[in-house]
Amino acid sequence: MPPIVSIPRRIPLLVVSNEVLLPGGSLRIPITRSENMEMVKHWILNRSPLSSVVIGIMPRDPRDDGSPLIGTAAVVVQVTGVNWPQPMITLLVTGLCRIKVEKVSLAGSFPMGTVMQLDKLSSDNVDEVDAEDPVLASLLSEFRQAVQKYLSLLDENSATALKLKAMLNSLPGHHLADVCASLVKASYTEKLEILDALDVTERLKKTLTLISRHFAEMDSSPDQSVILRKPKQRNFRIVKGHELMPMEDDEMNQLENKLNEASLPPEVHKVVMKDLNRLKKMPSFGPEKGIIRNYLEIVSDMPWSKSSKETIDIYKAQKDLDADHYAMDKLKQRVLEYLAVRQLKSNLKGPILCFVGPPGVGKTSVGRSIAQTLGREFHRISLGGVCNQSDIRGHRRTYIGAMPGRIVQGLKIVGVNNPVFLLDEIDKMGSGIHGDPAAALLEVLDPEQNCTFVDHFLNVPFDLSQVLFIATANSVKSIPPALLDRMELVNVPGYTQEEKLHIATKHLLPKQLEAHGLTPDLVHLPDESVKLIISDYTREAGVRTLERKLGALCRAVAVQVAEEKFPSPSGEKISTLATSFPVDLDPLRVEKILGPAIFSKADLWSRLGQPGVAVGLAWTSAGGEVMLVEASKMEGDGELVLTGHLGDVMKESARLALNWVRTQASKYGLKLNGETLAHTDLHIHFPAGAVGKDGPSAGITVATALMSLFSSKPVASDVAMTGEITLQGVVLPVGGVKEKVLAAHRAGLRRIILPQKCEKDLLEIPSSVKEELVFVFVSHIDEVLQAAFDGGLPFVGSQSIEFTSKL
Ligand SMILES: Nc1ncnc2c1ncn2[C@@H]1O[C@H](COP(=O)(O)OP(=O)(O)OP(=O)(O)O)[C@@H](O)[C@H]1O
Repeated sequence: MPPIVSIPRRIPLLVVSNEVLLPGGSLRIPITRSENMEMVKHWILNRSPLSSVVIGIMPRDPRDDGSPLIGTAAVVVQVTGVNWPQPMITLLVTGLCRIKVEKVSLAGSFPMGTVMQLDKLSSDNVDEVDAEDPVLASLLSEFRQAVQKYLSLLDENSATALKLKAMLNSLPGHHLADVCASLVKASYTEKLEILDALDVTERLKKTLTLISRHFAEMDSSPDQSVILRKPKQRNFRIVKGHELMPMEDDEMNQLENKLNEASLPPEVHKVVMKDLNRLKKMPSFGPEKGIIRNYLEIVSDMPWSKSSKETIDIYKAQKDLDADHYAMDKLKQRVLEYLAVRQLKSNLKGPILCFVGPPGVGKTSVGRSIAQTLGREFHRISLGGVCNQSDIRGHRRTYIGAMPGRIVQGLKIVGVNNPVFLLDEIDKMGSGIHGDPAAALLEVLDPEQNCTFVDHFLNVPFDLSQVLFIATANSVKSIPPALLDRMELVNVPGYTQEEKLHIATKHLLPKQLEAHGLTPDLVHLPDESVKLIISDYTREAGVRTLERKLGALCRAVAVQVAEEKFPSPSGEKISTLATSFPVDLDPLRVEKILGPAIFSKADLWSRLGQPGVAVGLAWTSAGGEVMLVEASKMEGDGELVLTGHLGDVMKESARLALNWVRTQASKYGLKLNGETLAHTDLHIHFPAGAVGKDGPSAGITVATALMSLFSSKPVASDVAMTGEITLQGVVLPVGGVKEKVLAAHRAGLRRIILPQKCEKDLLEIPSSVKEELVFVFVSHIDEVLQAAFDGGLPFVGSQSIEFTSKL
């Protein structure tokens, strides 16, 4: 590091309690106050190199006698930081020389001092000790002898001994006193006195007294080791031939008691006690000390044997689940089965339930209800975006800023070893260069292995077998197979309009009223208004947007209520609603508050009724969706253009549909010979163009759109369809039927063409929805075409087609 040549006139000041930095000495300063943090971030870390940064270290001075503010200019040697359990930065600084603070001002929130340098820097190589002064010369020689003696008592390989030996002959006299004073044992006030001793003779004398006292103490103790109690509750273990080792006795005892009371398993206790003993022997300024203490604190805070009392009563559980959530029968039934088995077999291992469904269908809130009904603590671990193994398993303690993984952190927060852990969005985990978090979760979720789960930070096994893990996901596609295998999937499908109406009036509205400080008697929301919100303002499988829209209505009413309660003295009005209570939120008012309809059925219908357009049904992780397929032809070179952000499977399926149409069009009197097609470009588009789509289920829709295009006959506008097509025109079954049917129903479509083999899936669809729809089950594309066009598509070919299933 380049030597500091001079001390700048203006430097930031850092006030330190209970410690005095002397020139030549080093100090580790923990920084937690916000203004000091700001100083480190905006001053120290903004300058390069670090070794050129000079700051003023000021002792929190008990001298209030108006004496000048004397501190030490110091160079910053190292900056380290941890974020957990709370943000803390540690500065390692080395004292350069004394300074006097002449003026203090603020730079942002931290103090800046205008300072005057009081003594020479050691790099100046100028000795302030006047060699001509015989008294001072003899004092200095006496001092050097005392230091030699002190050195002989130290372990010759210790850091203190090595440092002193190197400096004894090379260091200027005035500086030697400071270095020795910072190494020998001295109280805070004694060190302050040495800092204040601007006169070199006085400084040498005071330090000599300290060294002599040290010899006296050694002589009076025949024992190899003595404990001397000093002020401020600090103990100094003096071992002959070793360095002085301060240790915070009280804190150590407290930590030891805490560890003993934590009911650690015997093998963990053994490991931890070893660390505690190491900690006791460490010098107080060592960087490792903070790490080990932090570790032991966390170990002692873990709920090794603390659990909440579980109450399993399946009748109560059923009531609680019904009270909190409407519908979701399949999920509730599975949860009750699980609880029933648990009631019979208390040490049930697994299974891990994973609720899979579109956003906003209540997966997370059911998890919370399960914890409530069991009387267990609930903790949600959001796994969305986690792409680091250490997020699950923690960092090894050797890393700077190491902390335990989310499982251990969660246990520490809930304080019991049998909480309900909701692993939210398990399908949104990624994997990066720092390992795959899914692999770490394998161990967590395996009932056979998780009784000895080892977090890298804790480094001792913790029994997770009492934790009830529940996972949630929007889709299983991105969950690695091994992880999927550990879990039992429970599908949570989207809601029908009726179910949404019930959820909105019985659950969401009361919740929103309460959240906005309103009471039910202030608002009247008729069912037509809720239906209007559901159909024209939301297009979702769950109820999250619906809840948000209800929140918007509540806010409008809240303005009205606030105006009523606290009228403006000038009679001014903000609210545009009527003044009488309850406020009647009829559809007109709803439209006024929420603005024009966002989704309107008229929108979809205006795009239908043209040749080349057919309505398909898609399944995404957000639920079912109505998907238009548009086909158009133009003069060209026989090129096929597919747009709409399609995956490979979907592109193949579109090509396949086109080829079926090419080979079979003649049956329908369409002339699609090579000549015609060679001069025609075809474009098939799947709006919305920016949303990625994949899968084979649009096959029959593409074929229908193409047949509509070539025959110039529009597809019936109330028909939606889904199904995979083969080259022979066979229609194969597809997934997500319930979601797709609900989406078609939401969009106001009334006839749905489904593969024959999907008929069984209709069992899951509520009868209220089924009653309003007409289902056409098909096993061949010819049947699709007959059902999709009003009056069917005229068949003019010579071959006769049987419309019975060939599958
Ligand atoms: N069946 C239901 N009965 C009552 N309230 C419900 C129901 N389903 C959902 N809700 C409410 O809808 C809101 C959203 O639910 P939640 O956050 O649990 O959805 P989620 O399925 O976990 O969504 P995501 O996949 O986005 O995490 C919550 O306020 C929840 O209480």
